[in-house]
Amino acid sequence: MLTFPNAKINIGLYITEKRADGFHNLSSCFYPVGWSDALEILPAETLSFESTGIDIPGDASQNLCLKAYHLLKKDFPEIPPVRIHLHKVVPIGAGLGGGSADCAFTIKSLNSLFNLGLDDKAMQAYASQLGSDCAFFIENKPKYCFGKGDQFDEIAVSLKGKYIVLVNPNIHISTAEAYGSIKPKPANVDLQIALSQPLDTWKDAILNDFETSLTPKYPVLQEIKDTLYSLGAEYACMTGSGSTVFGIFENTPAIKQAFKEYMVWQGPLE
Ligand SMILES: C[C@](O)(CO)[C@H](O)COP(=O)(O)OP(=O)(O)OC[C@H]1O[C@@H](n2ccc(N)nc2=O)[C@H](O)[C@@H]1O
Ligand SMILES: Nc1ncnc2c1ncn2[C@@H]1O[C@H](COP(=O)(O)OP(=O)(O)OP(=O)(O)O)[C@@H](O)[C@H]1O
Repeated sequence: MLTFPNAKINIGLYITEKRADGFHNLSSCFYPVGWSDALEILPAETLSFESTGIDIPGDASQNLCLKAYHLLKKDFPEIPPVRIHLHKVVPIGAGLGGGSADCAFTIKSLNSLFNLGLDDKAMQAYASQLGSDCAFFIENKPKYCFGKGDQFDEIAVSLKGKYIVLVNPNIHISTAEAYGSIKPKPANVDLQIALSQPLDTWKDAILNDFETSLTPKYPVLQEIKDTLYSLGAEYACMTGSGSTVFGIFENTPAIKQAFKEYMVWQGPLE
């Protein structure tokens, strides 16, 4: 089975409090975008994992695809060995949730391939054991997210027909480190209400707390954001714990010269 685990952006991200388990509660809108890996899972004689494309730091045995396989195999011993091939395209440590998407799509593929009968809720419960962002990619639809990022509410926001540009300045920001250097505080805006307002009001109203904390160390984040606005973005912001910055446009912008030295993806929003 071949799938294309896609990235997400955070539209607004408020880190509101530190929890007793060491994690943080947040308030955010998660929105799927088209920048994707390719993931093939096939029944095989023995279990194997290989990746091509962007190098994934760390040992392959720790890959979230394999972790997802082992987690399901514990409860469903009938799952046979599989061959997993991940072609990595989405930048890593980039705030795009790429590894989390690979994890969730592995769970969805195994569920379909081997008729495990898991519904979305059950798959979300497995996914959230492997990472805070993972459960979102089971339904993979725009959501208001809270808790660790693994609880969801419906949200009245649609950017269908708009156009997104994602710019990654080749800086790897570790999620754990980014959380380590943030001071949680209650959000000074009701994100669900702010998102229901017209797009041209978002610029001054909807923020990412990580952008505020990381920009002094990485001024390039502000430079990219300013460039996106100068190219006509209606809204621009960093996603997740960085380092990718996105711009939302009414129409396809001419960006080729602007970000020559960076990894860039552009396409329509669904
Ligand atoms: C920044 C976001 O991308 C926003 O969507 C996510 O919160 C990150 O989620 P993720 O990559 O799935 O993170 P995890 O793999 O669960 O956790 C990595 C590390 O980030 C920190 N972490 C993560 C999520 C959270 N709500 N609070 C945290 O403090 C913890 O130190 C944890 O050890
Ligand atoms: N399939 C995978 N893709 C990417 N990273 C993976 C994967 N499986 C395990 N990892 C590990 O996760 C680490 C990256 O996690 P990190 O949370 O920083 O980035 P991310 O998954 O790209 O998304 P985000 O920055 O949005 O959280 C890598 O250093 C790697 O060791």
